[in-house]
Amino acid sequence: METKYTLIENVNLITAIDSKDNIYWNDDLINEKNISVLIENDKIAEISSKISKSGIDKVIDGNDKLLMPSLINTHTHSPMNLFRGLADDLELDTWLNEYVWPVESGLNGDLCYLGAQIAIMEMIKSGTTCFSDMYFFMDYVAKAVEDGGLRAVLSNGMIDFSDEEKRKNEFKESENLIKKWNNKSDGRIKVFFGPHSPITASKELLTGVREKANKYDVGINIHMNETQKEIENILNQYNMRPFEYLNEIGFLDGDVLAAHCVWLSDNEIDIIKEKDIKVSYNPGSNMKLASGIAPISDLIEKNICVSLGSDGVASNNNLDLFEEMKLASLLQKVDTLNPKSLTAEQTIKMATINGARALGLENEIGSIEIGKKADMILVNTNSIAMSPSVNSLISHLVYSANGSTVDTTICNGDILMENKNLNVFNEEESLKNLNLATSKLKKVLN
Ligand SMILES: C[C@H]1O[C@@H](n2cnc3c(O)ncnc32)[C@H](O)[C@@H]1O
Ligand SMILES: [Zn+2]
Repeated sequence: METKYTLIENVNLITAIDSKDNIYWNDDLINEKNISVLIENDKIAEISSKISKSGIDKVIDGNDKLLMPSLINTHTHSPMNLFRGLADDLELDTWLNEYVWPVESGLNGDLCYLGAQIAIMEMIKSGTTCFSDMYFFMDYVAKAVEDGGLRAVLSNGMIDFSDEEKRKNEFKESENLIKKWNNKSDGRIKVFFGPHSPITASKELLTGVREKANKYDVGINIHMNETQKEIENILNQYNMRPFEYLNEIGFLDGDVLAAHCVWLSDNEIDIIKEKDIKVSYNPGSNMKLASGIAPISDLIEKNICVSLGSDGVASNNNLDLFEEMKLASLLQKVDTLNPKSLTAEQTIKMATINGARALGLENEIGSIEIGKKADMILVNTNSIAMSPSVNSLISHLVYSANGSTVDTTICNGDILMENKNLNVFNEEESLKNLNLATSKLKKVLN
């Protein structure tokens, strides 16, 4: 294979520098002007104030641009892009039982490909190049990721409601997904197990997942402590809170990515800390479903690895992690009545380097450092949202920008969007298909 060189010149660089000491909030966030970054195939080869242009295949002018690591969404359900605006202003239980699950019963692989395809375009346009996904027909989602050029950690959503036949099927699906897709598509795709939650997955399923996650050396993606109702349910069944129950059955380890973690007791926070559980904070979805506010400031104080997720667009209602960063920070400030809670710097680390750590990808992505994969975005600083640029650009990124401020998106060294033009998929055609698909699927609700 011929070597491909891409050079980004004269750019303002903002990136966390991975401190590699497992002190998750200790990384420096550097901000340097007039930097050039050389990409060799899929990796960052050089970062310097001047790099020669000779032999370069593609030069990107970084003037009026800011270069940063692309964002990492650690919790979503990409095919749910079929369901944006399908059921709003409801709490989780009603939303799932009366709307989402009935509509999901009509899904098939092609529809999940389409939903994931649209999610991928939405993510590329808003500066996200890696996402952790839990859904069904994941073989088709994997194909959409392969075709769309993004990086993803995919998990088959495992639900057995204590039914042995269903449990067997879920393990078959998940193991097939691992065998077919883990570490595939130039290493862009990884697979995790995805037990849906301690309510919908039996003890047998959960212990089986722990055993097989160790066997295959893959992580585990699970919804945890999202609503008070869910906690009451587990307390009634096991006389323990959800993290205490999972600890008791030997499920917890540093490879567990726990989405939501809204309602946590002090003892559960101690368990999360002791087991090095990775948390995905989903402020938009937690607000919209009126689930509550996750105690992120307490988790940060205890040096727990907190990353950022959107959840699916049926509960958010978009995949714009710039918007999510703002919600993440503001919600913590209002919860603690402390304006210093979740600062702009901490929020950027949450959406970049901590996202990488949460997915076990900290040696590959999450920061712009030599040897890491070239996953990065250019943000337009000559824009109203990023002005005045003589003030803090870090502040602008979190409190002012949104996904539309992203100009160029690069994943694994490939330019997936340049000057706002998508280089993958056919947006117009997909949106036409989306309307047809959704109108059929939602008929079940009438
Ligand atoms: C994979 C399944 O998970 C469902 N889902 C989507 N969002 C949430 C959430 O916030 N909590 C619990 N379950 C969720 C999705 O519809 C699939 O059925
Ligand atoms: Zn979810």
